Formats: sequence, structure tokens, C-alpha cells
Amino acid sequence: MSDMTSSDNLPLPPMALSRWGTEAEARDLGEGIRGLLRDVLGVTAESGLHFDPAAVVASPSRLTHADLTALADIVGEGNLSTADTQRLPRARGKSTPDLLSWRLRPEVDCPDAVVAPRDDDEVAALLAWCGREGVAMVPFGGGTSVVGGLTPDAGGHRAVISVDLAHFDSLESIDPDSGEAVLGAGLSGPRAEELLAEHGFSLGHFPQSFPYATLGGYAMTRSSGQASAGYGRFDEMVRGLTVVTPVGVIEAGRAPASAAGPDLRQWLMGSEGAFGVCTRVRLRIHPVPQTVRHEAFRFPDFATGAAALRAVEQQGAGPTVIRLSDEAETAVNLATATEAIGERAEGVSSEGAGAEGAGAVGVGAGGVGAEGAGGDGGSGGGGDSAGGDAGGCLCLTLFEGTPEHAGSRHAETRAVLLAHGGVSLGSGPAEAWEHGRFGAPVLRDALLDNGALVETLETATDWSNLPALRDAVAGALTTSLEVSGTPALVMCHISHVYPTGASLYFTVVAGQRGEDPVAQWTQAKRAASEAIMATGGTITHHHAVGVDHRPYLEAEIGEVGVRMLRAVKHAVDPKGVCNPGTLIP
Ligand SMILES: Cc1cc2nc3c(=O)[nH]c(=O)nc-3n(C[C@H](O)[C@H](O)[C@H](O)COP(=O)(O)OP(=O)(O)OC[C@H]3O[C@@H](n4cnc5c(N)ncnc54)[C@H](O)[C@@H]3O)c2cc1C
Repeated sequence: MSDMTSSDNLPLPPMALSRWGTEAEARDLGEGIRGLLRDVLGVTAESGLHFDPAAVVASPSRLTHADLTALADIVGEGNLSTADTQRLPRARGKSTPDLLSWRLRPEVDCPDAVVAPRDDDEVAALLAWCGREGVAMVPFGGGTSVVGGLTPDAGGHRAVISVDLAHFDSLESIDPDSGEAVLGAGLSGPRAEELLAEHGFSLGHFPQSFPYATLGGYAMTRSSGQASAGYGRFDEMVRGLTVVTPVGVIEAGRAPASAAGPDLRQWLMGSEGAFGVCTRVRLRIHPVPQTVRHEAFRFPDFATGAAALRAVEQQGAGPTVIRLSDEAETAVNLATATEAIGERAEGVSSEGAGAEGAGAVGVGAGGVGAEGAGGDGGSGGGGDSAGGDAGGCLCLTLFEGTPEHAGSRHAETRAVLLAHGGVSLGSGPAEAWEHGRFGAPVLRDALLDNGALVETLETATDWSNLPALRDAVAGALTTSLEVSGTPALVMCHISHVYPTGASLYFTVVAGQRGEDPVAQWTQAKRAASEAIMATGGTITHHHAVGVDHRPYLEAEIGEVGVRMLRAVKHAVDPKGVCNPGTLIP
């Protein structure tokens, strides 16, 4: 056997080690935002932590020559590597603690090898080898986990390997009559959309991590995309899935609906690699939309806006996207949009500002509603805002489909929103948001580089409990960060709505304090998580459990629930080799 580092067929994950996106996507902050950070949070580029690639040390591989020979026999030499360049990018995800750890903890616990199987048989053979040899495995999709789901925890075994799904990258079949397609679990969102578009179809799943996350990752974490109001959460799109477990293959999801006992798909989705490796998903697809209509609204306050979103959802008015930013998020997005990252906004169109990822929502430059008259000729085209007023809460809506269907849903939704106190801002802010929506995460890296502490967290609850939950989480975050010696800006939005409730998504900006901002954030996150559990929210609406939320799972599902999970885990993974550090307490 030749050099184990050759890895001819093993692609490198595309993202930079220490940040979101590629090095080429990296942006710096404009002078105005730096000034704000200095004045309000007391931080500067000098006070921030910086990544030094030369300081990074990967833990040595614990696998023996015999292990590597056996693995190469299964996947082929070109699909196996112990090279640091391959192991390091699979060692961590993309949470803020992960990103800060690259700066703060350059000695990295890595998986002992990376393997990329080519078919179900190779996955089964790998799992059998892991069980026989006492080696754990962690499936790797796009590497975008924000809950520690990729932590290479050997769980008491002698080593751990990363199983990359890169070769499960094809559109295996498509059934236009049923509106279903079978796709490889390792496909990224953009590639899946590209393959489906060749047949005139789309999936419609657009989480903010869309550029890099994979279909298998979506299914295994119960992801929810920005168009969830129109197309549903990812778990609602999954008609069937294949999971290779150490004891055999499960094909779950046989008919469009079934009364044949508990739905096994629901047991497998969200299992985060703890039950095995998902190799393909059968997904509901829909024709590429003929039209997209946009309209933004302003509400005087969050409670009024939330009541309007509830009315839209309970009436079934049918927007494809509907989201509401609170006062703080609306104001910050306006401020950051007027100074796009790394450049002044003068002369930058609203689309340009959005494309630079100006904040979590990315409203247009020059004031919310300034582009309101743009429009698409529909009822939402002409905004009745005076323009330029930063107050209140911004609500964005999108409608996709045939011109008739999108038009009727738009008209119905807008009527409900206006009747509930919304003021139309026209189409501009919603268009700008759509254009720039995948650009925002690079802002987090730029803020971290400049000494800020920035992270997001999410939960969900019933409509009646939403205000209490929002207050409790915001209060817990603010107090904890103040105790650590920094003011904190806590912003919140609703971006996933249901007839009975909604998600709450928090973005926190504070100052890095002390030697260890990871510990500083861990403290704040613990306070927020305890507030969520005490106030009746779910510990996660779409980020999954991973390592970070595992301590709260028992409070969420109860002791019997945990026993059920453990029993299933034992049935399909008796040796406990499948992602032992994640999910199950
Ligand atoms: C900037 C940013 C924005 C985000 N926005 C959203 C959002 O809008 N909505 C949302 O839902 N999430 C979001 N996330 C979270 C993350 O993108 C999702 O959890 C995503 O679904 C993970 O997909 P992945 O392919 O990257 O999986 P990975 O990160 O590679 O893996 C996630 C977990 O699933 C397991 N896993 C992955 N693939 C498989 C497989 N084939 N079989 C078995 N187990 C597997 C892994 O072992 C791990 O435990 C965001 C994350 C970031 C960093």
C-alpha cells in the first residue's frame, strides 16, 4: 500500500478552517462599524483573537498500519487519508465556539482518519470494521454543524474516523408524476438544485447554510430553510431515506402516507449519525417557480407584527417566506446596510448592500422602504411608506409559484398584514434580503476578528408563550453577558411559522472579555438554554442536539423518551460506534 496521505479521490471541504465560507469570501468591516464596536463594546481588531495557521497542531492518528490497510481495502486507497490537511477540516463545525477555538485552541483533536465510501456496501463494511475493531465513526456532510455534532469523540473506543459522504453526489432517479426524486446524501444544496433544475424541478430548501450543507446533513439534523412557510421543514420534504446501520440497512418511507405503526422516518431524521449513515433521501420536489413576488411591511412593534404573522399562518394565506425582525434587529440591519461591510454605502444600491451580507436580514441601503416603488407590478409593488424611517419591525414576504397562485396568495397575505397594522414598504427590502441572504455569515467572522462576540441560537414555542419565551431568553443572555463585563445587543426574529406557534431566532453581539471568550459564551448559552427549558421552549428548533444541547434533551423528552432513544441506539448500534458523542444523553 502506498502513502496514506495521497487521498486522490478525497475532496477537501471547501470552507476555510477558521471561518465561514472560503478565504475568497472573507470581508472586513467598514470604518463606521469598527468605530461602533470600539465605542459601544470597547473592542478593536487588536483586542480580538486571531487565527495563526502556523500554530495549529493536529492530534496524531492513533490508527495502526494494519487498520489503514483494512480501511484502504474497503474504500480504496484514494478514498482514505490520515493527512492533517484532511483531518483538520473535519474536526470542528462552524459554531462561534468552533471558530473561536481555531484562534484560541490550536491543538486540535482530530478524527484519526478520513474515509469516503462510494456505495452502501462500503458503508456497511466500514461500520462492520468499526464494530469489530473498536473504532468509532462520525459522518461528515457539509461540516456546517453549530452544535458540536462533528466532535471526533471516540466514546471510549480506541480511535474515531470521519466518514465523508462526498461520493453520494448524484440524482439517482426522478419521478415527475409523483413529484419525487432520490438524491445522494452528500449533495450540497446548490448542486442538488442544479441537478433538479435540469428536469424543471426544485427542492425549495434554503437554510442560511445552503451553500455548503448537504441533504444528508439536513435530514439528520431536521433542518429548516428560509422558505419553510411555503415548502415546509426538511423533515416534511423527506418521503423516504436509506440509513446504513451497523446491523443492516433501513429503507424508511414506503407510501405517501401509512398507518403501519410509528413512522420510522421520524426515528431516523434528527438522529445525527448516532444510528448510522444516511446515504440517500427520497424528497418531495416541485416545479421551478415561474414567478417570485416580494413585499416588505413595517409593524410598530414586535407583538403587533407577531400577531399579524399568526393571523397569516392560521388563515392559511400561504406566503413562501415570511419573517419578522424585532426592533433591535431592524435597526441594526438598517445601520449595517447603510455601511456595507468593507465599503461605504454611498452609491451602493439596495441589492448591492444586501449582497455584501449586511447583517442577518440585509435590508436595503438608504433606509427601509427607499426602494419601495420598485415593485413587480403586483399589489405590493408600490410601497406606501414615507421611506427612510428606521423605526418599528421589518416583515419580509416572498411568494413563489405560478403567476396566478403566487398573486392570489400575495393578495391574501398582504390584506391580513395590513389589517393587522402593517404598513407596506414595497418590494425593495424583500428583494434585497433575497439577493443577499447567504452572504450574512461572513459578517460574523469579521466581527470576531474585531473583538466582538457574535453567536445565534434558536428555539420555538406556541404563539401564546412566544412573548414570555422571548423575554426570558433575551433577559438571560443580557444578564449573563453583563456579568462577564460587556454590554450585549440581543436581536430576535421569527422566520418559521406554524398554525400553533413559531420559532424565535436570536442573534447576540457583545464584546469578547477575558482570556477565554469560548467560556464566556458557554456561560451565556447555558443561561439561555436554562431559560428556554424553564419557559417551555424547545432546546432547538432546527440546529439539532449535537454535543451542546445534549444535557438538555432529557428535560425536553423525559426519562422514558431517553430510554426509548437508548434502546433504539442499542438495537441498531450495539457496539456504540456511531457518533457516540452526540445526541443521546
Ligand atoms: C452560518 C450558518 C447558518 C445556518 N443556517 C441554518 C438554517 O438556516 N437552517 C438550519 O436548519 N440550519 C442552519 N445551520 C445549521 C447547519 O447548517 C445544519 O445543521 C445542517 O443541516 C447541517 O448539514 P451538514 O451537511 O453541514 O452536516 P454536518 O455539519 O456535516 O453534520 C451535522 C450532523 O449530522 C451528522 N450527519 C451529517 N451527514 C450525515 C449523514 N449522511 N448520515 C448520518 N449523519 C450525518 C453529522 O455526524 C453531524 O452530527 C446553519 C449553520 C451555520 C454555520
